[in-house]
Amino acid sequence: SRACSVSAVPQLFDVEYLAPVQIGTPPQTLMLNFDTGSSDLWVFSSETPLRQRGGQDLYQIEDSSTAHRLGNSTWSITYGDGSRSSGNVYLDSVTVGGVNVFNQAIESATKVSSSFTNDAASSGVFGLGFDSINTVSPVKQKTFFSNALESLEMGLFTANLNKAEPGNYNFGFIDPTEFTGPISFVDVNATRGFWEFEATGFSIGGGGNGTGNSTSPMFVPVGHSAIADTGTSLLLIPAPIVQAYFWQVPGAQSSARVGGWVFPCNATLPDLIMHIGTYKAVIPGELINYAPVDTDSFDTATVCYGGVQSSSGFPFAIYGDVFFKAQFTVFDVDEMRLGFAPK
Ligand SMILES: O=C(CN1CCCCC1)Nc1ccc2c(c1)OCO2
Repeated sequence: SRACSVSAVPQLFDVEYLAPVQIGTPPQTLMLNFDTGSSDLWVFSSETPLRQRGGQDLYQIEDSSTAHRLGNSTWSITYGDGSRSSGNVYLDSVTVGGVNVFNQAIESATKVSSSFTNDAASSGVFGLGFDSINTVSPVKQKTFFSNALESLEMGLFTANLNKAEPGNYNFGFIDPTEFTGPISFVDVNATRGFWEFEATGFSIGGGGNGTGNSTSPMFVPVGHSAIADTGTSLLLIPAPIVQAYFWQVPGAQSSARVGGWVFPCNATLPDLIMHIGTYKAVIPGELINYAPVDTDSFDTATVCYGGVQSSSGFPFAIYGDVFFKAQFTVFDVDEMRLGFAPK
């Protein structure tokens, strides 16, 4: 079929969004982390050491009649959070929402780091970045989207993620019921293999001037490059912006102990508006209350962790799921652009 849609299910605290993928013959359905910030499709499999498994569903290679080993090929990836995985490569049939790619490279994990072992819900990662950063050696492999492109109605996919409830990824079409306003587009620079774009600055929360007539909040021109990364939970942006934001929140502080900005859970958080070209991406304050710091005191938590944190240490900002929960996003490879719309 020329288009498809697949449900994106949020895990606890929306830390990641998993979608079902059919692999092999007969089809084995695995829940994978759809990640526009990487370009490897890798899975826990019958080759993953027993002590590195943690209850994940596995790609049982020997049970698929269409699995073929890609000889002399290996892969190895390290993510921004320091997690890692590596292994062997197979070609097999992959179907997402009814769209099939026959010889899709499936990277089988023979080694995974602890954060993957401890995440029972995710059977692997489904990369949706550019093929140039695929880690298979000696011959780089293509992503599912890249392989499916010629059979799709339109050369694009969209992300429609939600807070604490399922959303969806669509391939090959834009569903106008998933957003409210017009879509604003910005050019993509794929030089580093990411869906990279330029943001022009920010403003903070519909701060009326208290006299009843609301003045439009001041635009601060802190321009920065950014990547659209559905595999990252938070919105990681330049420290001066994060500082300016939390300075508006009584009791907020940057905690070295916790590792980021925290604030009183009962605080009223202002909206954060990221300006991208002429588009104003409003991130409602409630999305910036990410989670209680100490989860085993969840019901009486007093300290909460910011959904917006500093991107210092990275060569670009990382617009993750906190951003996508507020903006319908189009990833358009035909026109090499990203589209954003309110929802
Ligand atoms: O690592 C990732 C995303 N990654 C996607 C695939 C699964 C494992 C996590 N994001 C990330 C990017 C920058 C970071 C960070 C996390 O923690 C601190 O800085």
